[in-house]
Amino acid sequence: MKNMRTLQKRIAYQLQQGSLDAEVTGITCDSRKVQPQNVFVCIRGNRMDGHVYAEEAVERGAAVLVAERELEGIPEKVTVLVVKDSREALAQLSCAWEDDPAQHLVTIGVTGTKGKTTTAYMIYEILRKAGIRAGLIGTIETRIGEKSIPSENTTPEPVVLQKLFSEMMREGCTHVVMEVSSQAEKQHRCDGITFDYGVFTNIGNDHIGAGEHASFAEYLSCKKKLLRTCRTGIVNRDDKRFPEIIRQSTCRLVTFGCREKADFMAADAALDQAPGVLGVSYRVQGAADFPVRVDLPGLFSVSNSLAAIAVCAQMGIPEKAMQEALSAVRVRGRCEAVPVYPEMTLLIDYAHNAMSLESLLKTLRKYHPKRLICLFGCGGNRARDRRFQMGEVSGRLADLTVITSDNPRDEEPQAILDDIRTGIGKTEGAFVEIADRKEAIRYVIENRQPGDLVVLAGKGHETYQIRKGKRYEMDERVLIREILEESKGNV
Ligand SMILES: CC(=O)N[C@H]1[C@@H](OP(=O)(O)OP(=O)(O)OC[C@H]2O[C@@H](n3ccc(=O)[nH]c3=O)[C@H](O)[C@@H]2O)O[C@H](CO)[C@@H](O)[C@@H]1O[C@H](C)C(=O)N[C@@H](C)C(=O)N[C@H](CCC(=O)O)C(=O)O
Ligand SMILES: Nc1ncnc2c1ncn2[C@@H]1O[C@H](COP(=O)(O)OP(=O)(O)OP(=O)(O)O)[C@@H](O)[C@H]1O
Ligand SMILES: N[C@H](CCC[C@H](N)C(=O)O)C(=O)O
Ligand SMILES: [Mg+2]
Repeated sequence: MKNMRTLQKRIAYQLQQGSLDAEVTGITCDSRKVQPQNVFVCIRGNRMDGHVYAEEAVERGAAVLVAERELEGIPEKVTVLVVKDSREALAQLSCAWEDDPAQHLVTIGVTGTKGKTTTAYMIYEILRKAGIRAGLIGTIETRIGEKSIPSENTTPEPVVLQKLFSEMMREGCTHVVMEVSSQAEKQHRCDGITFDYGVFTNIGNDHIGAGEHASFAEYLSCKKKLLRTCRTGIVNRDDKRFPEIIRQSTCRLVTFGCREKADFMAADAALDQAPGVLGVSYRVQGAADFPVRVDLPGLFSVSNSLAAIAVCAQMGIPEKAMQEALSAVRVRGRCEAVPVYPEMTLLIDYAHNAMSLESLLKTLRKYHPKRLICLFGCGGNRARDRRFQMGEVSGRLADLTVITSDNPRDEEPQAILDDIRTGIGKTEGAFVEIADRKEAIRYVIENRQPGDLVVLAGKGHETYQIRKGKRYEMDERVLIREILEESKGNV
């Protein structure tokens, strides 16, 4: 229980009715979750307008309503505060409700178009190796001690986020590493937090349209917010938009890079050469100097691990902890190798936009596979451009593309496949089209040739498929096992 007088200090508002002396029991922006004496914050969402649910919230016992406009017909005993932006208010109230737990943790935010999850895990594993009790929040899961909670959003909404921080503190965590998505910044989910470190991995075209970001300018400006809300920013010097990224930043800047001169530089980057082994090694130079090996493929593993080293070096973590953690780090569904047949390397990966697919295929080609095969689909209800672009990228860079389904969500699966085929059509690339993902995987396994390197792209850690708005269980690891079982003796 808290008094509204304590909470209201954090927000600018006009009191439409009621008293600030209301005793409240919690905060929510979902009328379906309102408990007696809760504060209900009305959010204008992408699909619904939370203001419509104000009365329902009152019926469920809300004591205070926070809205962006005056509300009519609300009983006098209910306090109504009118604010300019209710998402901002929600974040500030959530911080105040939990007494700003993030202030007592060393907070590391990771943003960027690609590499957030991977970099966050790398930092997390280094901290653990150094004996630091850390929490992790991101696309795959939230980790608190030994507990893992699967994620709905990469960056949770503020009420949930602040509660997670509190739980981390109770569990003895001193640090937290979290992904900060651009949608989260747009929706003010992290307002009220000053990050100790803000990592900026890179920026590329993504998340534009389909209700995500209106334009690239808006997308970039959301991502840049982290560099105005952190104390030390760790930025990729190689990104061609580096000058634009750091413009208006207010933090101390530390840079990392493989090509441009940076505070932390990777020299002599080399890809593993043994067949079936896909790692990288290099030497960090500049503000630190030691050799590194990462057991994840590709040049982006150099960039991601260098970012992790740059942050951890700022925190004074010993070299040895960085080296050991990075040589063993594994991230579920990110270039995850699945043993199938010795002559075939199969990777489950999360590349689901053109930027990641292009980096992935280009970097895998450098391991000189006999054939590079790329199986993917595209998410429905998401930026449509991705389909044409990913089709074009795969057609250009893979020896064979298997077009299939990702999460069609509410869209017609075939319509998505058609768009991908249009993209491939711009290239000479060979392709086959098998809408059912399991059948598509069966096709690559049954038609394998020695030396094949196969990427199942797009679903990564996901263990479900959303078709016609319904969620079904689907884990690619299980599909592979079933296919091998079913085809025993035949392949
Ligand atoms: C498109 C989008 O950003 N959606 C997020 C958004 O929901 P929304 O705007 O669609 O909300 P809405 O359904 O229109 O409802 C508006 C308001 O009415 C309320 N409501 C609604 C119905 C009702 O009966 N009563 C009620 O009170 C809702 O609780 C909400 O407060 O606000 C919600 C609460 O903060 C988020 O959980 C939700 O994320 C959904 C699950 C989502 O898919 N988001 C994606 C696009 C996203 O955020 N992705 C990023 C990055 C992913 C990555 O690339 O890593 C992420 O951080 O996850
Ligand atoms: N630094 C990078 N640059 C380009 N591509 C990358 C980079 N790091 C990883 N990738 C590719 O992008 C995919 C997604 O990586 P990761 O999950 O780490 O990024 P993310 O930013 O968290 O993505 P999302 O926003 O989808 O959660 C990987 O599976 C890999 O194919
Ligand atoms: N979390 C992101 C990634 C989805 C990945 C892909 N599997 C898809 O469904 O498009 C999203 O919801 O847009
Ligand atoms: Mg992520």
